[in-house]
This record gives sequence, C-alpha cells and structure tokens, in this order.
Amino acid sequence: MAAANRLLRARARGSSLSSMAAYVRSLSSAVFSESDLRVPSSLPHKPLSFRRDPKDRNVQWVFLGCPGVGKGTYASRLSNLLGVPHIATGDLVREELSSSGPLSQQLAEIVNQGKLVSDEIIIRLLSQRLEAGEAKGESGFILDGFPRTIRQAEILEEVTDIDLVINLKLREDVLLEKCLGRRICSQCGGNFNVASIDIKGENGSPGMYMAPLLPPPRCASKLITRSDDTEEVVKERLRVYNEMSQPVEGFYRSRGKLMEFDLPGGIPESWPKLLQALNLDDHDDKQSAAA
Ligand SMILES: Nc1ncnc2c1ncn2[C@@H]1O[C@H](COP(=O)(O)OP(=O)(O)O)[C@@H](O)[C@H]1O
Repeated sequence: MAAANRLLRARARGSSLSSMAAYVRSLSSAVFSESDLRVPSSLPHKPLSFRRDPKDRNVQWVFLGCPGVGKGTYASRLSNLLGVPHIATGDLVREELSSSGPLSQQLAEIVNQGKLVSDEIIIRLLSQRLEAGEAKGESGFILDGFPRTIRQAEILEEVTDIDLVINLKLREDVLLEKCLGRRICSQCGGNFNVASIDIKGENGSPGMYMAPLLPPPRCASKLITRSDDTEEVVKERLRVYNEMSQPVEGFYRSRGKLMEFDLPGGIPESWPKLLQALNLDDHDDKQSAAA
C-alpha cells in the first residue's frame, strides 16, 4: 500500500519531465524495492493522466533498431538539429560500468554476454538521467535503446506520450560488420566506424555502399573497441533483439506511432532521406554542402 501511495503522490505532482522521472523512479522502487524483488505482471494502478500538451514541450521521440543499425548516429544528429537531449540507455549503462559503483561488476557480466540489463536497473538509470536533465531545464528527448522490452514500453506509455517511434532497418549481414567496425575515441568519446561496406546488387536486389566513418588524425591513435562488439557477443545481441525488442515494434505499430525507415546506405545518402521522411530541414547541413 505504501508503494501505491508513493505512486499516487508522484503522479499528482504535475506534468513535467521531472514528474515523469519521479513517477518512473517511484514505480521502480514501488515495484522493485519490495523484499521479494519480483516484477508484477501489471502496474498497481491505472495512472492518472499528467501528460503535457505537445505544443508546450519539445519532441518526445524513440529510436528502435538492431545493434549497429545507427540509432546513436541519427539520434544524435536529430538531437543537435532539434535542440533536445539524446538519451542513450547504452551510454548510461557504460557510464555506470566505468564508475566502479556497486552495480558495475554485475552490469559488466550482463553486457559482455550480450544480454539485457534488468528492467529495474535500466529504469533507475533512465530516471536519474531524466531528473538531472529536468534540473538543467531540459524539455523533450530522443531516446535511443529504450524501450527494449514490452514491459519497458508499457511503463513509458504509462508515464508520458511518445510522439513518434522511428524504426531504423538494415540488412543483418551489414549490422554485424558495422558493429565489428565500431571504434570510440578514448579521449573525446567520438564514435567512428572503420567498416567499409560495399555489397554488389544481385538478382534484382539492390547493392549497398557505406563508406567508413574515419576519425580525424588527433583521435586515430586513441581508438578503442567496445568490449561487447566481438562477433560472438554481437550475434547474441542480435538474437536477443529479435526475441525481446522486436515485439516493441509491434507495440508501437498497433498504436499508430511507428515510422519504418530502411536505411538506403551511409550517412550522406540516409540523412537527407530521413529528414525528408520527418518533414525536417537541416539548414546547417545544406550550408556546409554548398560551401
Ligand atoms: N533498455 C535497455 N534494457 C536493457 N538493457 C539495456 C538497455 N539499453 C542498453 N542496455 C544494455 O546495454 C548494452 C549496450 O546497449 P547499446 O549501446 O544500446 O547497444 P546496441 O549497440 O546493442 O544498440 C546492451 O547490450 C544491454 O546490455
């Protein structure tokens, strides 16, 4: 009952992102700090509505897609264009991993096996991030890597309105190569990709070209590979995606929120097409192309 009261208090607080964070946090403690730590199959109450009118806030979008598809790349570009935070739960997990906090050992084992972190932990990390953002005056978000289970999608649906879900798609053989080619600069955190994809079209099916995204010389000697970007772990992550996360596509499709986007190639080809599909204009990109 105390858990239910906490939920109601959090819901009554208002309609901002902090109330979403507070609600999600209270939900995670309501659901998970009980002694048995069992996840109930349904929420304890039908939530009261505390949604904000979309015209009073920034966009609330979600990126779905397999590992290596480019969610981070396109979510980060859109976040710069629209001035909303790009929140990647994979980044939150990696930050926690490198913090040597109490969770880090447990998380390392899960992530390095290509498995999903529990809904409880991921919701805690996300709600902490949302609260910190709200304190800085953030409004709206582009979520990348969340929700990844139906349960996570249901919780998100309980607390706020997602305006749009962009489902990025790419053929599976390319996904593996792209994950194996990923590199991160250990100094500036920049993301690069050394894979050069050049698949010839055959029997009527189109080819695909994706140029490598090479680092500038200052990063070249500082590149590292994520410990979960090995062939064995990527294959397991793809399997886990198909089993646990693909149903989330159907969840949003049935609510009329899913936009499917087949990536036609690398960034130069895909970015303008994605903007077109979203009815957006990248003024800076056009200027730099014209320069
Ligand atoms: N929403 C989530 N639910 C459960 N685990 C997650 C979630 N987001 C990230 N993770 C964990 O962090 C790892 C890295 O995530 P991410 O950087 O999004 O990788 P990917 O390249 O597979 O999309 C995942 O394999 C998983 O262990």
